[in-house]
Amino acid sequence: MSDVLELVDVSVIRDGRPLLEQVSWAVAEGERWVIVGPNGAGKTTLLQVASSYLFPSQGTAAILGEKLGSVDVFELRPRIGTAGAAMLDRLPKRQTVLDTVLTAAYGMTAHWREQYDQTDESRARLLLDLLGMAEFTDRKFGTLSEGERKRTLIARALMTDPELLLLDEPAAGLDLGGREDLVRRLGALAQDPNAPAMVMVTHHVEEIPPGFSHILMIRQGRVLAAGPIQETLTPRNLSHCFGLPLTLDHQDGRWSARGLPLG
Ligand SMILES: Nc1ncnc2c1ncn2[C@@H]1O[C@H](COP(=O)(O)OP(=O)(O)OP(=O)(O)O)[C@@H](O)[C@H]1O
Repeated sequence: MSDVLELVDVSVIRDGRPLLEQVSWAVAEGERWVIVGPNGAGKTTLLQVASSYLFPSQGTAAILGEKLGSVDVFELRPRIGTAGAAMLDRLPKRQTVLDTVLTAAYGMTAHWREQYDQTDESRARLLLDLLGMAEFTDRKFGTLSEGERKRTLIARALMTDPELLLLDEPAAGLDLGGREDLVRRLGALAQDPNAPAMVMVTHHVEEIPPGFSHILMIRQGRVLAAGPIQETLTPRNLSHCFGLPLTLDHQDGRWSARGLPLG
């Protein structure tokens, strides 16, 4: 199995301060990783490197076998699907949900309809259906709720049939029902052997979808632990990661954490 992502001693330094410090991490084909860590730990920065939008200050990063710095990132990016909050503000609000997903395949040029292919439309509809958005295809993107926009964004990220899917806090800001629905859908995707390698960032172990196999725990830009979830997600590691005593529970494929009284 080859690696879709390989970081070796990666540091990202801004204003003399390390946002990531000597991070070494590899994601193999077909693996499903979750990244957890407190606010400011460096999770988004790590995803920015993994999506080729940020180059390491030190160390090396290879994405889909291509080393950052010696590859044309514009050729690489269509092979990576990304869904994060930053994208929500960049997408045209007046475009329909269907077109929002379709434009991932054509780029956001004014003339994309000239290259229109019915097969692409079928794929976009299929993905929207998978994410529970079938009834919203004709709605304007800007009129959707946050949960609906997030599901649209994931369908859009899958449109180019990426080899690597990166999700930055997909369930943040959703109510309990929305969160459970999204976690269930991501769990179904994770269990599809044809789905790409997946990396999902979250603050909450409750949001780890069933079927996710690996976890990377990060704090202050450093990797605390990384490996198979069953071995790595321990109360000790989680407490260290978030800097407070925590207990963990695992039932029916789902995790939950609870704080212990201090003192
Ligand atoms: N361009 C930048 N210049 C300076 N500092 C930055 C820059 N971008 C991010 N940071 C800082 O780097 C640290 C890591 O940020 P990052 O967004 O990666 O954390 P995170 O783990 O995703 O946090 P959160 O859970 O709050 O989203 C933070 O302290 C942030 O303020």
